[in-house]
Amino acid sequence: MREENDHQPLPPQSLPEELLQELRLKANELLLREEWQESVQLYTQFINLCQNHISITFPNPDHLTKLQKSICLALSNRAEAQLRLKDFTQALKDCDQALKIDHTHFKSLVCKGKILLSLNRYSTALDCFKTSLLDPQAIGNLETLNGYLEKCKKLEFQSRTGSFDLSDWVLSGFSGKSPDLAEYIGFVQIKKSELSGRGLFATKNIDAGALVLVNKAIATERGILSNKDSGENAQLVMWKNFVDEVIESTKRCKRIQDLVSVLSIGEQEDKLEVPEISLFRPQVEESEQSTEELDMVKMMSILDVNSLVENSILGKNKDYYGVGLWVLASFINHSCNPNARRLHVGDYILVHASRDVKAGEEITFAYFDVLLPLEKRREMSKTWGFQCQCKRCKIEEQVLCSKQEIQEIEMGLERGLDLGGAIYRLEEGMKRWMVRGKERGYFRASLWASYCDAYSSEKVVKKWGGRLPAVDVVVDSVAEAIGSDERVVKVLIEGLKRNGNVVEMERLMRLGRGIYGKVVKKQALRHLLDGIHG
Ligand SMILES: C[S@@+](CC[C@H](N)C(=O)[O-])C[C@H]1O[C@@H](n2cnc3c(N)ncnc32)[C@H](O)[C@@H]1O
Repeated sequence: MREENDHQPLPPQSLPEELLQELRLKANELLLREEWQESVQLYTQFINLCQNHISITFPNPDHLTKLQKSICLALSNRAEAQLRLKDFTQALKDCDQALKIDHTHFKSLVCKGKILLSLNRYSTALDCFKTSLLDPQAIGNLETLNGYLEKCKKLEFQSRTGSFDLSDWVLSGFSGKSPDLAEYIGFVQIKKSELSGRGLFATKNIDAGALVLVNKAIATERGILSNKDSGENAQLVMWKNFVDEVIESTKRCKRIQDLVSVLSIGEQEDKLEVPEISLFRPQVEESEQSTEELDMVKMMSILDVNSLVENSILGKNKDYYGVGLWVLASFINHSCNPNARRLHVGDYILVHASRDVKAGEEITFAYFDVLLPLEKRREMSKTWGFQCQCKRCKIEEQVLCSKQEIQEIEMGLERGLDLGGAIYRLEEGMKRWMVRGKERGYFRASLWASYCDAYSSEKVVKKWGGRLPAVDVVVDSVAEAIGSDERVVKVLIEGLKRNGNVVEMERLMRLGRGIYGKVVKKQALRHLLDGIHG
């Protein structure tokens, strides 16, 4: 952090030119050596010395202009170092101060553009780079500046229209660094939820696969977990680093602090304020109001309740572990019959509808695996610190309480009794208990492991095949109830192939869009689907 008073007081009359020169050279050297913190300190001393001198000695106009030029350059350099330290608030202040002295200052314009880009304020960043192009210094930096201009234009377009395309990256085998993405907020708003506290709701119908939002992480921590024991240890270390990074980010950037402050601590959620969705729009500037600093206890609760483990990451191997905090996505509640899924690409979370969503419906995704029986899901939500209030849990609870037979079937399956027979009993039971439509999908999803084993077993299919529903009927009902899932698609493809049936491409693409979203176009989607069944 910058020390405001770490310069030596000076005799008012003279400006120690030598000391200034020395400070400037040393600060520039530190900047080149990428020793950001140290260079910030020396630029601070330099700027304070110059400003002190101006305020005490009232220099003549020529001398004043010279001093201000030096201050402008030092501010710009300090901003660059602060940008590297992700101290966006201070960096932006320095650029604005430098541009007050010289509104066309090339370095300050470029630096301000880069800061605004990091803050996802694409169109204002674009204005800075455009203005910087008018400076003669732009000629030597045309390639870099044009790169920034193109990036701003692309991201501004993505952010405005929600048109994202990851196909090239998928088809290249995820080679190179992950693609640049913008933040995007689709047709959603935050409202009170029947599940708990606040939730995210669709304001228009959203088709399966369409994007709901794209949100950049406040902080992430990632690594490869090699074996189980050291894996657990490594996870703890990563969690600690992650917590430190969030704390640092909130200290460095007031907007981040403002956003993190609105998150739930998991208690008395119904009393929480419902923020306007506009608060999360990338173009929003920092508020001038001071915010209370988050105390450590509150911060830890916020992170416990809202951090997500990156579970469906395009292009990462299975030992990969990543944890992060995505503020707007944190308003999405869990449901065991979710209608959305998330993908993680670089520092971004992309949430898309995994089945058609009607205007007014709450957007939900799964915090944990929902292809599990009620009891197992209850255990999982307990470890998350809540009792799931979703429709599927309520319906299954009601039916399970009144239908002893389902419990018997479940117990039989646990003990490894005749798989085909148990599924047949459940399917017949559902007809008698008047479990219809989507609700059948709930029960099939709950006993998914058994359905999966049954449809993958030649013996079971041979013995029970004629009396069990067709695999595509089961798959469609599960996908309609809980959205698409790789495991469901795998069973469909393998089941149909075993029976000598072709998998209809249209059905496969529909299921694939539910899994990966429309950010992956046809050819790339096929490529990913090929990967599911090897
Ligand atoms: C990431 S936050 C979701 C947004 C939160 N409802 C809010 O008002 O900020 C996670 C918390 O929401 C609540 N929650 C999410 N899904 C729920 C569900 N299906 N049933 C009950 N509570 C849920 C739990 O308190 C959980 O700890």
